[in-house]
Amino acid sequence: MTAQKKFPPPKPLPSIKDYGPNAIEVKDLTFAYQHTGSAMIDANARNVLQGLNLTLETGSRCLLIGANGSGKSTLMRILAGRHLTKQEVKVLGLNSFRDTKLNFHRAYLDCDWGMTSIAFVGASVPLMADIPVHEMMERLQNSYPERRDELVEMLGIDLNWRMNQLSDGQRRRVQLMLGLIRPFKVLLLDEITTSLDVCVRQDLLKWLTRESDERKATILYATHIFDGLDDWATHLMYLNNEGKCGWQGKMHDLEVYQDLKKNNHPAKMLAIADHWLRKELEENRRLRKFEKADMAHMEIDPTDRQGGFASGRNLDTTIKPAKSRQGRLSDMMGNAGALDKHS
Ligand SMILES: Nc1ncnc2c1ncn2[C@@H]1O[C@H](COP(=O)(O)OP(=O)(O)OP(=O)(O)O)[C@@H](O)[C@H]1O
Repeated sequence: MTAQKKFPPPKPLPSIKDYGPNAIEVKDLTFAYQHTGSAMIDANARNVLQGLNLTLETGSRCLLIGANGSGKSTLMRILAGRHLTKQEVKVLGLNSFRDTKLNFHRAYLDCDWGMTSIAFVGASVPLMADIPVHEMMERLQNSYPERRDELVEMLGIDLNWRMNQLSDGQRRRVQLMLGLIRPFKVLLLDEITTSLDVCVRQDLLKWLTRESDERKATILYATHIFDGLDDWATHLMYLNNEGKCGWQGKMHDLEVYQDLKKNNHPAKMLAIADHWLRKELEENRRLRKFEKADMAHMEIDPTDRQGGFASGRNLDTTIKPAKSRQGRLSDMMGNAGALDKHS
């Protein structure tokens, strides 16, 4: 047994004013990735999200579904305060990008955690530090010992595990434990259950249901895996491949869901998603339209911090700068300007 360090009791979390019935409010949101760092605001940048509205009542559990590239992660990151948007996006009545108070009440978990970007390689590798789980975010763990123990038990974690010796699923369980310790009011889950085994996944879903029923936490969960989700969600949002809302509302009001329920369909959510997404796919095939990755005409841009150093920074090569830009390769290598001396 390791000796527990003594920490002062946690400070109370900053309070949030009454914000009405909705924990999340997105109105007429249009968003395109811009590469402003290199003065390239591109008026023709493709809108990833277009005129999007989303209202989620406090305490709801909403599934976010959509095809690859439809903008689910983008929407999640906006709600998590990672991207500045022209239209105000409200979480708990506060500006999702600007109000730092939200960091104490909003939890955001995605697949990037535990991955670290490697300069020169431009790819992410799992965090391989030789550190035991009980030493990670120690103060937070000790601020909520009961909640930590409950999560440890539910996720089957050994606090003496060392991060450099874990499998993908075990690493994901540690991420969940650390991400869920602080009692959140809003939880944004971006497809993070992929590597969990079936039992842990089911237990996690049950635990999340309790969090929203008992503590009135609001949960938005983007996923492609519908196992065990047939009766989990209270709300559903379908994002179509134009970044627009295809359907949004309470599960009660979704006729096709109610029909499937009446007929005791064994995989209702899968059937609904398949129905919507297949329609899009067939239409795209008919028009020979393929998903376009926005990065197609971009080169690496050292001024774009999205994704960390040397990992996918973009420079629009279709725009000719007035003075030719030098040292691009050296920028990538971390010694800006050195190359032009040799050119
Ligand atoms: N950092 C970025 N810079 C530029 N374009 C991006 C960036 N991240 C995503 N995109 C583009 O935005 C669009 C939506 O991507 P996003 O990751 O939000 O989709 P998604 O619905 O989460 O997809 P998936 O189901 O595959 O995870 C895609 O066309 C993608 O190429």
